[in-house]
Amino acid sequence: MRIDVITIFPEYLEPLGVSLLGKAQERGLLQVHVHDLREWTTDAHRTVDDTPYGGGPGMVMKPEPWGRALDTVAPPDAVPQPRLIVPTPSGRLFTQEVAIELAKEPWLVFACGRYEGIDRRVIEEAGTRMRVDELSIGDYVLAGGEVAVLVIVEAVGRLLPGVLGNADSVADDSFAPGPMANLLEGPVYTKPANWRGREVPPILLSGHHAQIARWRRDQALRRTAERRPDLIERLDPALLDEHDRAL
Ligand SMILES: Nc1cc(-c2ccc3cc[nH]c3c2)n[nH]1
Repeated sequence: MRIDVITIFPEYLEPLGVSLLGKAQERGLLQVHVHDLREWTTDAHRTVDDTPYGGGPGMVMKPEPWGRALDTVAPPDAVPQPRLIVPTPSGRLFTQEVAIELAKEPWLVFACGRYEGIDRRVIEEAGTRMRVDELSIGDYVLAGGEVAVLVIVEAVGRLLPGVLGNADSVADDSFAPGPMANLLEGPVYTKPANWRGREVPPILLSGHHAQIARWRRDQALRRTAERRPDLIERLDPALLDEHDRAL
């Protein structure tokens, strides 16, 4: 997968070169190219923003630099065209399902807004030649799109074949299809068996793998019911057995 990110704060995206995603890049599983939007400004002050038409607080990102940047990063004659992802508080909610969908794409371009956002005509014009997804990572307001890009790229990148080692299979994700689908992760433990007088649940030391799997599912169901009852509503009843329903 190729990823291009256009931003006025390229340094914000340096974490994409660290750890899991950094190694994925070294292994050629992922190519990440970060571009400074100011490269496409034409004035001495490298201006990317201006006052909003209609008045109001703050500034809006000018369309011209964005137009030139997108023409360079995603040339109109490129085949295939990339998918353009624009983080915004008013976008479609980014979920694991969306991450799985994006992980199938060969080329993603991210547009990081700042200030009050990007002039609407940039998104409209880009939409005439590529698929544009405006995505929210949650109902809170950030100061720009860069952190959202870090979240989206990490969630998508870890799904790419070969990125996670076998030991960390995505198949065990709490939102992956299967018996733990749409359940929150339950508690996890490692050595020592007794830490500051706190014992690891004995079932986990029993070696009874079927009982351990049952216990883990019970823990996940209980935690989900306590913390995210909305996810319980969405569970496929066919996946719940009488033991589950008795919890
Ligand atoms: N989920 C979420 C996205 C954002 C976001 C995304 C882009 C910009 C540009 C200026 N402020 C922004 C905020 N906040 N919260």
